[in-house]
Amino acid sequence: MGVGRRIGKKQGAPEPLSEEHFARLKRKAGLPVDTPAASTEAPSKRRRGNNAKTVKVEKLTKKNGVKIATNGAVKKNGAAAALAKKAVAAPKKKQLLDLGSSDDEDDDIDMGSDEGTGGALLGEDSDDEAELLGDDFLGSDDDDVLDSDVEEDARGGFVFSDDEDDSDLEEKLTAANIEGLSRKLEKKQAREDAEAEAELKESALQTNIVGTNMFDESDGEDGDEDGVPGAAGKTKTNLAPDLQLLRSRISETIQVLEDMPRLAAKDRSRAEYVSQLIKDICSYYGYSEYLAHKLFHLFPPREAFAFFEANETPRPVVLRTNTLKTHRRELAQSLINRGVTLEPVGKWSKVGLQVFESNVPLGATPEYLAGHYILQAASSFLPVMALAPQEKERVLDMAAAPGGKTTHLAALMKNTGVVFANDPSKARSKGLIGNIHRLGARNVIVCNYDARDFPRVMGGFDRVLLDAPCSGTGVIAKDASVKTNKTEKDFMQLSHIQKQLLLSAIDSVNHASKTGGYLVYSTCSVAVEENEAVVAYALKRRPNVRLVETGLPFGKEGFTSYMGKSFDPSIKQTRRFYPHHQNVDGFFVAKFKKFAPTPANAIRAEGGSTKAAAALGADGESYGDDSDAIRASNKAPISEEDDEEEKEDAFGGFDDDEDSKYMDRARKNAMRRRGLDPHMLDQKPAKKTSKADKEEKTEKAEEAKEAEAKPKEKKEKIVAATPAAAATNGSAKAQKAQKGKSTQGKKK
Ligand SMILES: C[S@@+](CC[C@H](N)C(=O)[O-])C[C@H]1O[C@@H](n2cnc3c(N)ncnc32)[C@H](O)[C@@H]1O
Repeated sequence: MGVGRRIGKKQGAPEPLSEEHFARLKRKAGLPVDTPAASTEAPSKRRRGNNAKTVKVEKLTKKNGVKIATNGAVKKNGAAAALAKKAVAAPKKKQLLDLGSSDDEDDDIDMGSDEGTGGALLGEDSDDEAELLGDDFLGSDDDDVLDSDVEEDARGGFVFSDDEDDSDLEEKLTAANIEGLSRKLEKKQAREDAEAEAELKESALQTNIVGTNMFDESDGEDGDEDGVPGAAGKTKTNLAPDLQLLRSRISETIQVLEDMPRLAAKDRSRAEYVSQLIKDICSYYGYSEYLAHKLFHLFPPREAFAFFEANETPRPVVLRTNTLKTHRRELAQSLINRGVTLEPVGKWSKVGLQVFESNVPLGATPEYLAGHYILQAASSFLPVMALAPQEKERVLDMAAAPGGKTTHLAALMKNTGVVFANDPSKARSKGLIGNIHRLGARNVIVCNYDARDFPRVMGGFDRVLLDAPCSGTGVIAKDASVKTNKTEKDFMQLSHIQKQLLLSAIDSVNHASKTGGYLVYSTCSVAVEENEAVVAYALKRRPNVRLVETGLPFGKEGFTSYMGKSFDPSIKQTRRFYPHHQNVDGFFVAKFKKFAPTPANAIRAEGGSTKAAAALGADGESYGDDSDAIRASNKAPISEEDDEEEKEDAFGGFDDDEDSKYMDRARKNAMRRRGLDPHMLDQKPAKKTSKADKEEKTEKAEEAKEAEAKPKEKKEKIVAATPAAAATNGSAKAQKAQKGKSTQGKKK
C-alpha cells in the first residue's frame, strides 16, 4: 500500500471522541480551534441518545460537504450513484465515531454507512439512529462498560494502554498527529470535491437520469402515488440503470415496509414490497438475488440497507502492535515520525492502531520488516481476545494461515508454552511461517493437517481456536466477488465442514485443563448457517460443552431464531459484529467451555461425521468401548511423564522415505562440519562400533517398528516451526527435538 486508505469512520465500538478533546489537542498544538456551541458543551460522560442528538445539531450547522469519491458505492456503481448521494445528502449527519472538531475534519472523515444511507433513510431523528445502531453500539450495556472508567474519559476518550498512563505525552503525540491530519484532510477534500463534480457531469451524459423516471410507465410523469413505482428494470432506453431513482425507490420501499397500514398500496402485499426491495438492492449493489435475500433477512429493512451500504466502503486500515518486540506508544511515535497519521484503535484494544493516512508503504517500513507490527483487521483481534490464552499453555490454532491470530496468541502468551498452528494449505503456510518468523514468535509449531484429523493427530489442548474457512459474507468490502460467486451449494458445503471442524476442535480440548478448557469458534461470515447453526449443531452433538460469554466489550447477540428456525437460548452468548455497527468486518465469535470428556455415544451418534471419528471406525476401534472413544477424543496433554510411544503417536506417524532423505542430509552435513568427507557415507558402511552407531541402529529399528504400527494415512505433516524444527523438517529426530522443546516451553 502506498498511501494508506484513509477511512473516515472511527474503528470499532469505542465512544466518539469528543469535540472538546480535539479542541484541547489543537490548542496544545497551537492550531486554530473552531468552537461550535454544541461541541463545547459535550459532557464528559455521554449517553448514546444525548450524544446522537448533540452531534446531529452540530453537523447541520456545518458546511455540507459530500465526500463522494472515496465511497466504494460510488466507485462501484458509477457516477449515477454519486449524483444520488449528492441528492440525498442534504440532511447528512455526523458519524457517531467521528474524530475531528474542525469543519474540514468532519467533512472528510464523515462517511460510511450513515452518509451512504442518506438523510431520507437515516437520521432525520437521532433516536432513529440509536435504534438502528442497536444496544451494543455505545448502547446502554456497552456504554456502561466503556464509560465506567471516568478517569479515562476525562483524559480524552482514548488511551494507549492501561500501563501507559502519561496523558500529557499521549496528547502531544496525538496533537502532532492531528495537525498533520488536518492539513491532509483539507487537501483531500478539495481533490474529492473536484472529482465528484467531474463524475456528476459525466453521469449526466452517460445515463438517463436527467428528466426521466425509469420506473414510470407514462412518459415524463411521476411514479405511483405511494412512491413505489412499477416493476424493476423497466427502462425506456438501454442506458445504464437510473441509480438515483433506484436508490430513491429503495428508500421509499423501506419507509412503506415500516408503516404498511398507512403507506402501502391496497393491492400490494408485504412480500411483494420485500421482493421488490431485494431486486432493487441486487441492481443497485450488484448482488446475486440468492445472496441478497440471505443477507437482507438478517436485519430489519432499514438496517439491511445500512449493511449493504457499509459493504461498499472499505474498513479502516488497522495494525496490531507486536508486543513481543515493542510497545504501542513507541511504535506509534516511530510511524508518526515517518508521516503516518494514526491513533489507537479504541479502548477495547491495547495493541491496535488505526491508520488514517500514510505516505510510506505500511507493508515495507523498517518497523514492519522488523516485526513490530502486522496489518490486521480489527475484527481479527476479537477471537483471540475471546480465547484469552494464558502463559505456558498448550494452544491449538486449527486453521491458522496466514497467521495473524497465531502471532497474536503467541504475543499474549509472551512466547511461552506452545501454539500449534495448523493449516492444510501448504501455499498459505508460507505466509504463516513468514509471519511467525518476522514477528519473532518462538513458541509456535506449524503443521499441515486437515483439522478434521484432530484430535487423532494430537489432543489435550488447554485452548483451541477454530477460525474456520467460510464464505466471507462479512468481508464483502474487501472482496466484492462474494456478492455473486457464492451459491447455495457453497453454503451447504461450508456449513458441513465447519460442523465437522468444530466437533474436532471440541474433541481436541482438554476438559481437565487447570487453566483453560476453552474453545473459540469464529468466522468472517454473517450467514446464520455458518454461525449459529454450526454452534447449535455442536451443542447437540457434544453435551460436554457449553457456551460461555466471549468477554468482548461489544458486538450483537447471536440469533436464537432465524427465519422460522430456533436455536438453543444460550446462543445469545455468541457475538455478531457488523460493518454498519462497529465499522469492523462482519464477524462471528462463539466461546465454549468443555467440562467433561466427549462421551463415546456422542461420537457413535454422529456416525463418523468427523474425519477423525471416521478414521477411528476404520481402524476397527470399537465405539462401544467408552474408554477407547474418550481416549481418542480427549487425549491427555503431552507431557514429559508420558511414555515415548504415546508422544510419537500424538504426532501421527512418520514418512520413512521422506525422513531418510533428511536424515542422510543431516548426517552428511555433520560430517562436513567435522571436516570429514560426506561421500564416505555413500560407500558400504564399515563395521560400526561406536556408541553413536549403536544408538543410531537402535533408533532405526524403533522407527521401523513404529512405521509398521502406524496407519498409512498418518503421514508426517509438521513442516516448520521454530527455526530448529524448520531446519530439520520432517525427521523423527526433529519431532523428538520439537517435542522436547514443547515440553521445555511448558516448563518455562
Ligand atoms: C479464515 S482463514 C484463517 C485465517 C487465520 N486464522 C488468520 O488469522 O490469519 C481459514 C483457513 O482455513 C484453512 N482451512 C480450510 N480447510 C481447512 C481444514 N479442513 N482444516 C483446517 N484448516 C482449513 C484455509 O486454508 C484458511 O487458511
